[in-house]
Amino acid sequence: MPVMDEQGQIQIHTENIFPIIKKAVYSGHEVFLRELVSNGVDAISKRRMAAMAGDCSEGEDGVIRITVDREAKTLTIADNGIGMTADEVKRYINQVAFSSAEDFLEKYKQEGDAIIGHFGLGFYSSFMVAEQVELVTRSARPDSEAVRWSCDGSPNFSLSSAERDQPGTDVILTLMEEELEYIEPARIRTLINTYCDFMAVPVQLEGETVNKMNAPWRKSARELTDKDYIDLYNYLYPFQGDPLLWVHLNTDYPYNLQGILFFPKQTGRADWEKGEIKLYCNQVFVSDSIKEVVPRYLLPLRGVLDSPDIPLNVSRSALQTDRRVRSIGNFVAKKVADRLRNVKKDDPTAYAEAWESLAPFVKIGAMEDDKFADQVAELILFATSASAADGDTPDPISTGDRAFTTLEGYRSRLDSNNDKRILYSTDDVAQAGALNLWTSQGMEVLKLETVIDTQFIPWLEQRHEDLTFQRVDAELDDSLKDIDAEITDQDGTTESDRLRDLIKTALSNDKVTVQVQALKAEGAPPAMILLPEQMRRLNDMGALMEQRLPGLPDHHVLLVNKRHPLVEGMLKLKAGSVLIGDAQSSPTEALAQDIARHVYDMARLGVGGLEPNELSGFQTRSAELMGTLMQRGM
Ligand SMILES: Nc1ncnc2c1ncn2[C@@H]1O[C@H](COP(=O)(O)OP(=O)(O)OP(=O)(O)O)[C@@H](O)[C@H]1O
Repeated sequence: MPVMDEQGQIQIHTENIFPIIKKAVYSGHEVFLRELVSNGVDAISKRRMAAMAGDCSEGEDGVIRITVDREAKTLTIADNGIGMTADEVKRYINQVAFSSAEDFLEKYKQEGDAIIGHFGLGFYSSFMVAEQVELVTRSARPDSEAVRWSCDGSPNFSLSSAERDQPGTDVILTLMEEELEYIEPARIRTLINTYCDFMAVPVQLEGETVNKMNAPWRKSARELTDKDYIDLYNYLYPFQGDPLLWVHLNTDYPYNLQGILFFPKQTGRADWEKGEIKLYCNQVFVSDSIKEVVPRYLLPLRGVLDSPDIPLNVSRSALQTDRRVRSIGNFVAKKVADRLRNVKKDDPTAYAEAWESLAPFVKIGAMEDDKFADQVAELILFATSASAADGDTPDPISTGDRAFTTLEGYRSRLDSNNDKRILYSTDDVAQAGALNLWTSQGMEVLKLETVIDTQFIPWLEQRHEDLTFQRVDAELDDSLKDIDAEITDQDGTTESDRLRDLIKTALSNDKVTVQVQALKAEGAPPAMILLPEQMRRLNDMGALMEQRLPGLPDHHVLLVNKRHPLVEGMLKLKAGSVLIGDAQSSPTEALAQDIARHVYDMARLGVGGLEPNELSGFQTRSAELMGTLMQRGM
């Protein structure tokens, strides 16, 4: 065997590439390990393929062994893959590896550090951490000799004969002083767990296999149990509880994409900014924030996307406008919609139970993406005041304590004269009075209670041009009122007129419109606040933009229920008051006005419209009024 001893210059165009690598790629040096382990895994699969073709021996099962030597300050990454002959080292290391280094640096200059996880840095990334890199490699092809390639960070390399019993490659890094953290096994272990966990080949650190290997998303959904999915979720996102549901993605045309996405249970805590979906490329971890790949509304999803077809050596902004990436994003959205449709079909109750967590994705998605809106049109649920359907009809769906309906389901139950108006409430407590008026007359009310609904309702109206959404306290229709003929006095005034006058005088506030009606519902309150729909929406929008609570708009309607005994009594008092000179000085008139103001405050209290500093005055007046009325024997 001729003894080889060769010196040479690596053919690169950039003068002295190593300091540039070191300087330019200033952050994320740790990815060198991912690159070297990936090369080992590639070499192992190349050997397997070559062995199948009968070109080389098969050898033992593939394994990557990582060892450290504190004394020598070396970190060794060894594989039993295909190895290289001297010629191959010259070709692949001296030429391929370093020409890709040049390409990378060229790109890097333009794109800055936006290049995702510096993916595809390759072999030369070793020079980010090592002052000297040695390769001892022996090809698996028959009659191959081992060779040693060495390079000290200048463009000069040496190549010589070496000893290696078995085929494979050792990459021996002599670490720089400032990179000695990579001599610590604990640090290496963390890096293996991050980048190499799901690689198909065992990665051993000082003899112990560290990576998980099994990547469930590479299997078909049929091979996995619910537990497999839940285990993966808990492994990737510890201490976050179990996922709500998941979507298994698997396609090889027009691009190759595998993955499992999870809907977390608590979307309230979800990350809508950065995203928590992990991107892999052939089971190698790339990044845990890929907001450029999935549509924004899917960012709170978690899990894994694995695709060799997502370009990784481009900047993030280029990724966002990449056509293939866009179509991958659309594919993911469609699969999410398909999965939701299946859950709703197979187990409507489970779907309804999950709905509150799903609603933010689905509603925002529908508003932001027309295609998604069509896909989820029948999957949007609304909590409803209706009770659950009895067996035969699928809608409303009961979850035990609540019932849910689709918009179509709701419309199908509307009376045909009135099938364009959708009644809704946003707060069971603050709108309890108005809600009760409708429900007691058998009307169904949808509950649109989340912040998103403030924008979702106008969006629904735009999409269904024939529909109008009306909050329960916007206005009342005739079905809720007793329209009896009013008795008119000789002077042409009615009871309602007198009541309205009394209250208007008592409140002396032009912004409050007073309406008098006889309400049908049992237990209807003496008065309630109504907020006409459009005016209230403007107020809500303004509040949302200023990030304050909407509060009670200055302009509102006070609806007085003349059927209520308190209101009836108030009118009697007024009628019985004796005019002593100036009307205001009559104690009875004053009492009637006090009661009118009190009725108004009670209505405001009911909708949370009484300011905290008004509460004590309200309390004092309550006690005074009760006292006065008792003294009068009323
Ligand atoms: N451990 C190894 N065993 C066998 N061949 C190797 C090994 N490491 C590197 N090589 C050879 O050197 C070439 C260059 O490696 P390098 O890591 O720079 O680029 P790459 O793996 O081809 O692509 P990438 O830039 O995506 O990593 C490889 O294509 C391979 O032929």
